[in-house]
Amino acid sequence: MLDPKKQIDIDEILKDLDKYRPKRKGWTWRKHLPDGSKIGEYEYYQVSENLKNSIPLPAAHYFGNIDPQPDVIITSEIASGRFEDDIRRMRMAAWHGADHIMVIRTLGQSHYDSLIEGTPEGVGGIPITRKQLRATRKALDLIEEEVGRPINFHSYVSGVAGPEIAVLFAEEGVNGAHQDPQYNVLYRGINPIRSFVDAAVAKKIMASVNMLQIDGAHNANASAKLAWTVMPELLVQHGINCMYSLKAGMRKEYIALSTVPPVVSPMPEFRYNLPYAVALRELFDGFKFRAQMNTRYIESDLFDATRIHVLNTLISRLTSADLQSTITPDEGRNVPWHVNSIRGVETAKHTLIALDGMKKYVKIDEKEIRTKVRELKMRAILMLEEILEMGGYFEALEAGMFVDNGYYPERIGDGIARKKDGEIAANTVVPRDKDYMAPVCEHFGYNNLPEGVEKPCDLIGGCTFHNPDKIQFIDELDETDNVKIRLEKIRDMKKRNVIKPEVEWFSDGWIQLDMTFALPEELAEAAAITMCEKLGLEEPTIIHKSVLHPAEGTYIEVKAKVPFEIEVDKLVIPKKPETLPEEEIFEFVKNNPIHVVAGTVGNDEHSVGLREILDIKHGGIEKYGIKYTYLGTSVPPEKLIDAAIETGAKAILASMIITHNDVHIQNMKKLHELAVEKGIRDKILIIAGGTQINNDLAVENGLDAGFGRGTKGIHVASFIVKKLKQQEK
Ligand SMILES: Cc1ncc(COP(=O)(O)O)c(/C=N\CC[C@H](N)C(=O)O)c1O
Repeated sequence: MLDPKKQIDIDEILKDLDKYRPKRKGWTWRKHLPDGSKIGEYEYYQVSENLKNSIPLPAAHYFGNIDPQPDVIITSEIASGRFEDDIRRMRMAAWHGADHIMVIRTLGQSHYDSLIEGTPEGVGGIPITRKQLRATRKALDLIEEEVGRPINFHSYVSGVAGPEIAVLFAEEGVNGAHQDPQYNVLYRGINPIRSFVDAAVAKKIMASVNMLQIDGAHNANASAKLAWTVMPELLVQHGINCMYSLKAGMRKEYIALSTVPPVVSPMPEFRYNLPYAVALRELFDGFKFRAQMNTRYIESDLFDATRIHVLNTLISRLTSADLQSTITPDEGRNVPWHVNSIRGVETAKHTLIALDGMKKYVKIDEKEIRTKVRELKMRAILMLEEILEMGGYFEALEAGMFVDNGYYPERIGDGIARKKDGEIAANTVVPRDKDYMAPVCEHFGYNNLPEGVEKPCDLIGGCTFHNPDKIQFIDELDETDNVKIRLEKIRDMKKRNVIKPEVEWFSDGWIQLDMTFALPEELAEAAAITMCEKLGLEEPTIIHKSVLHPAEGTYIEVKAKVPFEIEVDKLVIPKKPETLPEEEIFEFVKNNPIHVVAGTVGNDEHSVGLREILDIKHGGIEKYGIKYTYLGTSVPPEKLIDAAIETGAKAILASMIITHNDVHIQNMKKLHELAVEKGIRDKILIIAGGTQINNDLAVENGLDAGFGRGTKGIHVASFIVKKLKQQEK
């Protein structure tokens, strides 16, 4: 059982992995709540069960801290290259509402014609190995218990070792996987016949454990120049993989079409994306829809990426989605960082919940959209017909029919052509002999089994699907590149109790700085690098720039490494001002009316801060029923005291922003002395506030309290009520 106050112990996870067995196999959907279910004070129509432990949206604290979970599965895609850090991020993502964790594979794993073993560090993704899968699934078992909801673990069945990976995933309880032979062919240049034969073998194995399959159509989106032109082809690609999957033994409920809204602003995106989304769902009724956020047009601007992702999720709510996959907003700049994986999940959760039940009010105008929907379907059907006329899929492939940037039937002729008998692993498919017999279960195709066997593997006392003890577990193959070596460095830092900031790996040292210079962009970039060097930071790298105006200013984001460690034991935690529960303040003020006088004292015209403390709009003391007389700015101390006497005030709130020549200290002393002179000092609280004020400074100059930067009305109200309660005793 995980303790929410403790980090996952990777050593614990790594123990006895050779004995680990997955708790379950196959995909798990969320448990939907009935229409009109109440969560907190509010009714919902498209939600699932709440979590046991979670981190709600930023504004949740205004609404009873509820954290409603959408009906749609939310995916977080992780790709750091170190599974031990991926596990930590999975826990973060699960607390924010992700229940589908996809791990990107290390560069080039599709071209390994075998399995990888042990725990080498990956590049851009993780080497998928049995040990890594077991450690991750074992950690996810604990994380799902901590959040109180099953978590689906997902990776990719592709490449020349596709069937072997499918067996590995079925043995290790992986719950979902991408599987689409067109991906191998178009994007990994693998022989078409090998790819489709392997896909049939893999799909049958995946189907045997109800693994959810995601297809690869989104890749055409991501690879095309103008992604909207491949919309007819996307429908064709979905059709090819769906039919092939059904033929290989998969069920519709486990076949998810991976669909991305093809275009983004400044195109009038909805007039393209929405008809496409409608056409897709009409054509493939009964299948599942894995809505994926757009990656094709993500640049380095996190805010623009987030806006795109919100609009993408709006498409999901306007049509339908069974899974909402998230893309991290930093996908356009680097391998995703922790914080951006979480931001991606929050964008999906926020938007899906915000649009809960929206179809009760907003409907798509069937008349308007019908023409466009029909046109898209017609173009796809025509493309399929032409493929048949060309002699079939492999012939059309050789002719470069796919990912051509022409809006079918227009053709540009820049499609990805692949030779039926060429590419990687050509001529590696051997027809099975008549006496071919494999004593293993879930084996696709011809198998010359003897009469009367109940299960093929009865012939060998069980295959690994039915007798997991037959699985060969290899711990490590490389004594220099494995998780143990990586953990040594971390163990040393933990022993010394030192830490560095991080973005994707434990204490990797990276930070991000944001700044604006009144300079054109080239100079601003140079200034940003120089600034990092002056700060003693290492490897400063510009990761984003926004031209605010060609001459007036440029906004820059830089990443850089800190050269030092932070000693955790020496950290000083600033005392947080204690606040009373709001109800207690309301109750006390209702029974003991409180009046205060307030003003910015001396020759000081600042008023904003004090207004924030006073006004109900900003959660000021007025919110709790405290009445106030506001004397404005540049108020002489005498006037504050006189007003307090006239109004029978219980407190004076004196704002002091200007501090040169210690004028704020003189004003504090003056207020205290005047109150003593007028004989009211023991009957009134005198409170100072301001960006340079702190409690010690105020008290040592005769006041009752001082509040600094970040103070809210509740802090001041709590102090006044606490003090008045003490006086009552
Ligand atoms: C159908 C298919 N098979 C395999 C792979 C992975 O294959 P390598 O291991 O060769 O990279 C992919 C890749 N894209 C998935 C991530 C994307 N960001 C997504 O959300 O879908 C794929 O689409």
